[in-house]
Amino acid sequence: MTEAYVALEGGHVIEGRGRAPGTARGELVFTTAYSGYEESLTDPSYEEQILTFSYPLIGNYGVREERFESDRIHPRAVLAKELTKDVADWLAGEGVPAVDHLDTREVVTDIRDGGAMKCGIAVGEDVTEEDALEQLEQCKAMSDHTDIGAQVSVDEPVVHGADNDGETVALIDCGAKGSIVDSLLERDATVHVFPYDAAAADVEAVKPDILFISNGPGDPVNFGQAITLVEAFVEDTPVAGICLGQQIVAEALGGTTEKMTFGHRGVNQPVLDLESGQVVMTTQNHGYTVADPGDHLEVTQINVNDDTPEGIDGVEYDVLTRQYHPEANPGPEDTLDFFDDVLAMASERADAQAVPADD
Ligand SMILES: NC(=O)CC[C@H](N)C(=O)O
Repeated sequence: MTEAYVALEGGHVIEGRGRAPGTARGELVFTTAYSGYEESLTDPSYEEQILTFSYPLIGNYGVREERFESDRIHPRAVLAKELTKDVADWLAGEGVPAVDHLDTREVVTDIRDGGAMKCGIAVGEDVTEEDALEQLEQCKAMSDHTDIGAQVSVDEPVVHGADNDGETVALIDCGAKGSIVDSLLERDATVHVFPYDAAAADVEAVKPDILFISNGPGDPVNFGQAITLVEAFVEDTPVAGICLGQQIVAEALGGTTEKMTFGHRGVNQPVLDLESGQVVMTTQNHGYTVADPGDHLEVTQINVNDDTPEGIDGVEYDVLTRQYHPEANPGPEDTLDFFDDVLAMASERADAQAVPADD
């Protein structure tokens, strides 16, 4: 059997069965999602993390590319109670180490008690516990990945749906899931995808009806240019954001963000809308949260489990953001209407600003 060692912050080493060889290090997190492993593994927000699935069997319906959220696997390594051959082969093919036959309840309990933590992994014929500990030693804190956007963003602007008749969206790609682009295209928008560090003049040149900040990995304060773009555009252009996007908008408009103990990752996170009193089930994947929205933003939705902000509106600006993933993939589609609301906000503003024709 292939050796497999998982070294947790503090030096505790867990042994498992090696399913895909290699060494890796990253921030150890868990998701409680019971399906959607292809979408989760290709979600760029998992960059620099090691993903533990708490659901015991991962891979039981195969691996299909049409369910991918990006063109590669983003977690640095994967832990599960049992991985099917399909998933293990996929991980091995992309060079992502994988370990199963370990007690994932123990791993999840450790993360719940100690918080998301540094982790080192070694899998292979001849690896030792020391190899995993050496990886752990070299592991950086998530907030020290100061240019993580460069690892997940497009290098050059890309346009989707150029012939569509709807709103023009400038999507700042901080590690965007493909489903966010698809959700906008399905609603007839033209989507200009910009690099995470795009210059304001380049974004301005496409005359966007809305500035949309995507999801993405790591600490929102490390996305300085996206924060600057929100500051530059918010007076004249509606702004939307998903997950990291909500955090970036808060940082830009006088709010603050903070790291959570172990975050929210799963597909059944309950969210309460404070105005309607309705609770919806949502897909989530985040380790940071808005701590204080500041004076320009108002919290409109909260997490039922811990009261953290899930939805935010602008007080005097046209701003609409969500901490969860309205695009689902994986998970419930209860919140897809976010995209309708965002595009309606953009079109109402565009109508209001249109110069009346002379009669
Ligand atoms: N899915 C996301 O956009 C994650 C946002 C951010 N990286 C966090 O962990 O909170």
